Amino acid sequence: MWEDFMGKIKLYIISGFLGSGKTTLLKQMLTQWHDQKVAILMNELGQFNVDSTILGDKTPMNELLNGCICCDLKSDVEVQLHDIRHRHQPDIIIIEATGVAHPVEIYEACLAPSLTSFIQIQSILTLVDGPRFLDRAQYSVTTVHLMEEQVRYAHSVIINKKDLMSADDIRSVTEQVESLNPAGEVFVTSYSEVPDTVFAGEGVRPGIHQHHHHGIQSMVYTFTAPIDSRRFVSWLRSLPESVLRIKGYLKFRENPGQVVLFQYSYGIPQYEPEEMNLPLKLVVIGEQLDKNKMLDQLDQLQFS
Ligand SMILES: Nc1nc2c(ncn2[C@@H]2O[C@H](COP(=O)(O)OP(=O)(O)OP(=O)(O)O)[C@@H](O)[C@H]2O)c(=O)[nH]1
Repeated sequence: MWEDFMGKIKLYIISGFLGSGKTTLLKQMLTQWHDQKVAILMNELGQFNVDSTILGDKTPMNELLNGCICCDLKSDVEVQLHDIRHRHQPDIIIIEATGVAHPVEIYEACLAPSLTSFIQIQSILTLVDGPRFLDRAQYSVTTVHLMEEQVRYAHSVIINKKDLMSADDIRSVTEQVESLNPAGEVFVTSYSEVPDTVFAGEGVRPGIHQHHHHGIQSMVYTFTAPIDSRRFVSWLRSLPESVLRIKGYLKFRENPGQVVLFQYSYGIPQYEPEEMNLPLKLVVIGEQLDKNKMLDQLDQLQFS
């Protein structure tokens, strides 16, 4: 069964290195969407969220403090998103990740099987601090890698702090960003001032609505019955490297009463028995996913 994405809460993820202009962008988004119900999930590494005081108290805000969304707080994201939905019923949720969060991990955290029925990830927006990005060779290999991954996996990249760059710098950083993420949309801004069109219409400009064609994508498949474990394993072996993560709940024919939590990351599968009788949904996350092919393969697993 193919999940429909209509009528869900739209989720935007703001990623980007420390101090790149994420909160500045968030403020703009709130202004642009003043006529829609927006809630924020703010993630800070420390115990105190400075940005909540900057943003004021008009917009509902949940916080994930003292850790990074993409590592130790992954399961908390699921809890917080349920809580936001329950308490505020927003049209839009914006997540501001910490500067050190990896976008694929955040994306994955927001695709817990229990969330997919009401959350639709619209876009990952990555802020790039232009001057700092050009100067990134001064940082450790890990930091440089993270900064580049944040660019690589974004649907839109906002190269910020234009006012601090020469025309040559702007050209150079734009070329570097485009070569890391040729399919992404690139904006060059001061104080994260993206064009209004980014937020037009239903909150998504037509270009962004097409984001399923590039960057990270996901699909959700619901099994209605237990499947054959050997076929499942051969399907896993056949997957291309562009499949980044899979997770969800399954039942196998050998033990049809047992729900199994399944996770797949970097080609390594993990199976754990699950106590609760949860819906048998599988979330697949990848780059350039061939969804029709995937759907056919999952149908074959289900019906053969
Ligand atoms: N000169 C200049 N400063 C900017 C620009 N955009 C943001 N800033 C400043 O940069 C600082 C960091 O901006 P924030 O929006 O808080 O950045 P952030 O990514 O949310 O920062 P963290 O939450 O600490 O990771 C603030 O002092 C902003 O006023 C810009 O385009 N040019």
